[in-house]
Amino acid sequence: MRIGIGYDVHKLVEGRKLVLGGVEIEHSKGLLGHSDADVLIHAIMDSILGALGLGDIGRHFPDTDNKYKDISSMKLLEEVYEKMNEKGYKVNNIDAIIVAQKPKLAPYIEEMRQNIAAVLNTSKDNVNIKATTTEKLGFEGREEGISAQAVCTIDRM
Ligand SMILES: Nc1ccn([C@@H]2O[C@H](COP(=O)(O)O)[C@@H](O)[C@H]2O)c(=O)n1
Ligand SMILES: C[C@@]1(CO)OP(=O)(O)OP(=O)(O)OC[C@H]1O
Repeated sequence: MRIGIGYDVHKLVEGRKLVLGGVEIEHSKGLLGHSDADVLIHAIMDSILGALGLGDIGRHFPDTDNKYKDISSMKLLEEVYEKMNEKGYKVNNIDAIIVAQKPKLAPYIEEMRQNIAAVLNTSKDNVNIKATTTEKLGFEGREEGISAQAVCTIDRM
């Protein structure tokens, strides 16, 4: 078994869609990025790449490359899945947390788990996603941004 960790932060701005775990979420602001800025998927991709010993998303999908402009991070997750497949590994389990003061994410969590499990060809039971506020402390608490952290374990197929 191998283990990996991922962490990412994106800024909240007006005029952008808020996409988390491949789910478009109703909110007054969205996350800024070169891609769709799906901070949860970015943390999960980094955890898988870390477990594989393959660096990070910036190395594989540089934000200087126009082909990634506004791309759905779910497409990038598909590419990470292919890399894992090629190396002969499968996801054992993922645990992730989204740190956001607003909006309330609980109603969207099951759809996020479903989306991620489908791309990684695993059971939804292997993908746990949590959300927390910071009780209005820090950049997440001031609603300046959203962060996400993920840990995954992978096993040989
Ligand atoms: N953006 C969020 C943040 C939290 N939740 C849910 O609320 C619970 C309590 O959060 P605290 O930060 O007050 O501990 C948390 O366990 C989540 O279930 C949420 O849905 N969306
Ligand atoms: C996802 C990528 C794709 O170009 O762009 P961003 O959406 O800016 O996200 P970031 O977390 O800064 O990671 C870098 C890139 O891999």
